[in-house]
Amino acid sequence: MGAVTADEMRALEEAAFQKGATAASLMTKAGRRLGLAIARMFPRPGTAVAYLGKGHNAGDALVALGVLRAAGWQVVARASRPLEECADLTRAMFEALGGVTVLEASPDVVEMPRPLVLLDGLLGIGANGGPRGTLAALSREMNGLRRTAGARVVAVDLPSGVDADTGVVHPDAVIADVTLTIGVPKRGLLQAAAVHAVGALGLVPVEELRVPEVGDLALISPWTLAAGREPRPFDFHKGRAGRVALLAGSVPYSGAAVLAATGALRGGAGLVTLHVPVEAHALIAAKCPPEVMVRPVSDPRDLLGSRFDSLVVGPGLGEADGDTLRELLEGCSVPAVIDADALNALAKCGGVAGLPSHHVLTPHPGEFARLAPDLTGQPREAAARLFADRSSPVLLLKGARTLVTAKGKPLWCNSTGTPGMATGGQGDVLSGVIGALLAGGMESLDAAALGAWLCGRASERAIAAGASEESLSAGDAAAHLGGAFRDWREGTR
Ligand SMILES: NC(=O)C1=CN([C@@H]2O[C@H](COP(=O)(O)OP(=O)(O)OC[C@H]3O[C@@H](n4cnc5c(N)ncnc54)[C@H](O)[C@@H]3O)[C@@H](O)[C@H]2O)[C@@H](O)CC1
Ligand SMILES: [K+]
Repeated sequence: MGAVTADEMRALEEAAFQKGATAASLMTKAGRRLGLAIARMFPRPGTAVAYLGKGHNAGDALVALGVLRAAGWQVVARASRPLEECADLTRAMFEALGGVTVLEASPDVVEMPRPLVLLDGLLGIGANGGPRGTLAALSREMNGLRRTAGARVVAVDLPSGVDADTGVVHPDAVIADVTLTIGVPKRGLLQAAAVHAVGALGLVPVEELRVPEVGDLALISPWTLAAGREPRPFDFHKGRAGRVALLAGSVPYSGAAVLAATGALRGGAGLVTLHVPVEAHALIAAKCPPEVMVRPVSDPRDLLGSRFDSLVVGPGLGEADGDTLRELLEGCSVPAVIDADALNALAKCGGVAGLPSHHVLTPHPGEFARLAPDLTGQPREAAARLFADRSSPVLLLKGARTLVTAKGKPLWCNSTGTPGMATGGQGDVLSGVIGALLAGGMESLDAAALGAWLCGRASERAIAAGASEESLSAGDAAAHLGGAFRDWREGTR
């Protein structure tokens, strides 16, 4: 399912009305699912404060508030104007809810049960520019509580003040930790300029509001990408799960190899063989989980004689010879994930454009700049598209909103993740996870997209389970990949 503009969203809504839906039925469904999604996000009930504008965006927030209250949350509201002046349906939702206090002043948060969640229902797709008047004051209040009182902000449909079409972030926009967008992602939410205000993205599915085509821009979510949702057949065996071979590690970077191998294990590989330089063998073998087979290798091309279903090359490899790696990758008939030092080595000798199309490149922005120096200065999305147009392999460009694309394919934007992932080793785990998905037979673009989603989700789960953005390590994230797989299958994130 692709992303839409505000006008296209209104047209979808209109089409749903033609088929018999009502504004009330859509709001009830959207608001209920929004409330359930928020309840799932936090390990225990706390306090939810709904910030209400006068349109239907506030109506969604009110329905969600009812769900949270039923789940044991304390709920209150803040309103930009008397409720009698709101849209009829929004006022009706408020009355149906009953018994919700509308605070006259900024909430006194000291005695409120935590977590403290602020629901941004100020403006949705009916916004005309950034918040003005009382809405601007309420937006500043939310941002202040987020900055200084540990409040988490969940934006309903879009953060108020982020342009639904362009992603321009107006002064006084709400800065959200999570945006739960209704029915179909709005194009502006997927723009790099909006990432800091949008935060993690979730899609609230509404069956009546769907677009049939993926289009040129799409969100990676269980509702938009079919791959990986089927359960394994009961008679599955490790041969079908697949063999992952990794070429990784060096004496100074032994941990990267271990994390990549762990990612492959936790990503579902049947067998994981880690090939390491001879001089690093004893060191890495001592650190690896017992399930991983660690083998010394003196020439990367020796791998071409072994049997594997996917290859991961690069994590912690250190200085590598690009020509040798190219021979390995050009001769490799199964898909390979090319990461880190392997990308740097290839960048120095002829680049990666001509490598087979089943391979996946996973650069971070620095590695990407070395692969495509001429695209420096281009907006991220444009650079990713231009690079994919002139290269064969799938591209996964890491960042707060990881992008996945390939020649002639949509630009897929990841919806999961947390600023806690800004720590060494996360990319190593990701390369192993993608390797495992490839070994299980998944298409390369799907494997890259799902891998990014799973690793972001695993980190979110690690934080929900007790880590913080500061304390999260790549190893913590890897330990939560199981829950991430479940969320993908069940569509619960
Ligand atoms: N489109 C759909 O199919 C559905 C939409 N729903 C919700 O409805 C929302 C859209 O509702 P509305 O069209 O009522 O619009 P909004 O809720 O975005 O509110 C628009 C109102 O805010 C005021 N306003 C606009 N810009 C302003 C600004 N910059 N500063 C201060 N006030 C401003 C206007 O007077 C207008 O009445 C969506 O975002 C979504 O949350 C859902 O209920 C489910 C279905
Ligand atoms: K909003």
